[in-house]
This record gives sequence, structure tokens and C-alpha cells, in this order.
Amino acid sequence: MFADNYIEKVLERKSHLCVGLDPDLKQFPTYILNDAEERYGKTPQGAAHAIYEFNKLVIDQVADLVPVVKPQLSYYEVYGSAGLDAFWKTVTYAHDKGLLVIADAKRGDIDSTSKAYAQAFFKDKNNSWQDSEEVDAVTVNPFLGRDGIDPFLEVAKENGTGVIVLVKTSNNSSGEYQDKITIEDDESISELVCDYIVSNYPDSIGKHGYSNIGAVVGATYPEQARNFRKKISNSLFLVPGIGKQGGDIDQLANSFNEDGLGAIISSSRAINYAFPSIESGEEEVKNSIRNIVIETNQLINESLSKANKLAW
Ligand SMILES: O=c1ccn([C@@H]2O[C@H](COP(=O)(O)O)[C@@H](O)[C@H]2O)c(=O)[nH]1
Repeated sequence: MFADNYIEKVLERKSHLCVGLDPDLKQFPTYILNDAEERYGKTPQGAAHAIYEFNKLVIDQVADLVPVVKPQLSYYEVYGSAGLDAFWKTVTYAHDKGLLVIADAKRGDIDSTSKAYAQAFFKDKNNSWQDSEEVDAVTVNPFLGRDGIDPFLEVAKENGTGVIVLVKTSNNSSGEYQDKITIEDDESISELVCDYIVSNYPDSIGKHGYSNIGAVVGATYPEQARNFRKKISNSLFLVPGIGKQGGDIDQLANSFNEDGLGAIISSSRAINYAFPSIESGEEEVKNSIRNIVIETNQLINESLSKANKLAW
């Protein structure tokens, strides 16, 4: 199951870091773009080729250092069916290299459509029209309420995959709705989402004590993370917001349990584009990405050690 597989990879690699795969051609090394353009011209196929080549490079550099990668779907959807093809090829490549894959898709709709979304990411074993590749977890937007999330949980339960529900997002305006206190329950919208998560814990918790139902809790709100950590202690937190969004690595311990586990710390642009310039050559690009991941792992582990929350 997703949660157990994740914890085992964390302990094996001594890393809580998730490398986001947010391919933005404007920030790509020129040598990759030139090669793609020579083969396919400036077309969606060329873009998809560049994306897949770049993702393979990143994955090769980080596969022995981190447990998981997180492609964000929007960057692939920009290039239509070619972009989606690059997404699924990336999923397969990451799996072949021993990495888990979280699809950051933030889906959610009425029940029937949510079911179709769930089956797009977690394959229906009885549908032989489908390709069998699936992701290990997907992010879900709870704004439509429980019937928008339940179908994801149903499919995930059958497949042993993870559903990571937005609780408190990392962006500046996340409080506009998420922090609002309801009169009826005297709880914030984020806390109500936590209550829903807890109500679904039965049957979802693995041998390491973590549930396949996780929560997105941004690194940019460390005080709130402390509160959510208590409320949904069996959930893995997906924690975006360090790196380019300025979240403080020294406060990440608030997102972890006392066992030193429980948070998936995600960083995309600061890792993907760590090389000095788009004119950097292949070796410089590779070394810069590998070095920033080694450094970020060290910083996360040091901050957990200071808080007496290092799991190894
Ligand atoms: O609350 C959220 C939920 C998702 N994200 C996604 O994570 C990455 C962050 O990218 P960085 O370059 O590390 O800032 C991106 O794909 C977001 O869509 C988030 O930032 N906050």
C-alpha cells in the first residue's frame, strides 16, 4: 500500500524529500530544447520530447536519494495529448527507477465524474481497454464535499493507492476560504476536511501506522501545521512550499510526528532549475540538481535532528 511503501523508502533512503517535476520549457537548458526542436520542430511533440528527456535526467540524478517524485499535471496538459504521453512515460520511468509517484492533479467533481478521475490515475483492473500504469497517489480538491472525494477513496482502497486531500494549501490567499470558521461547527473549513479524513481512517491504516488518506499542508503555515498534525496524526502530510515559496525548513518539524515520520516535503522549481543558467551544459545541469537534492536532504534532516524528530 502507498503509505507503507512510502515509509519504507524514507527509512531506506534517509530522506523525506519529494522532487516535484514541474517542466517549464522557458527554464529548460537550451541544449535539450535545441535537440527537441531539431527532431520535431517547435511542436507539442517537440515539447513533450524535451519534457521527457529533462524528467529522465532529473530522475536519474535523484532516484537513489529520495523516495518519491511529484509531477504537476498542468505542466503536461499544456501540450495536449503529447504532454499527457510525456506524463505517463515519466510515471513509468520513475517506477522503473524505484521511485513512488504522486500525481499533483487536485481533481474533484460530482461523484460520477470523480470516479472517472480516480480511474484515470488508479487503473480499473476490470477495464481491459485501459493501460495498466497507475500513479501511487493523487491530490484531491475537497471543495465539492464528501461525494467528490469518496469515489477516489473507493478506487484507492481496491488498488492500495493513496489519496492526498487539500487541507491547508501553501499559497498566500489560502486563508480566504480555508481558514474561515463555520458557525455550525466552530471549526475552520480546513479542520472540517480533517474531520472527514479521520472518519475514513478505518481500513486505511498500514503496518507503519500511516493511512493511505493523506493531507496537503503547506510549509508556509507552520503554526497551523502543528495543529493539523495533532488532528490527523495518522495521515502523511504532503508539504509543498519550501524553496521558491520561502517556507522555513527549520519549522518543518511541526509537520512530523514524534516518530520522526509523517511528512513528504516537496520542492519543485528550486530543484528542477538549480543549474546556473539555461546555457549550462549537461554535466553542470546534472551536478547542480544532484547537489541541491543532497543539500536539501541534509537541511531537512538537520532541522528534524534539532527537534529530536530524526527517525534514524
Ligand atoms: O498547497 C499547495 C499544493 C500544491 N502545490 C504544488 O507544489 C509545487 C510547488 O512548487 P515549488 O516550485 O516548490 O514552489 C507546485 O507544483 C504547486 O502546484 C503547492 O505549491 N502548494
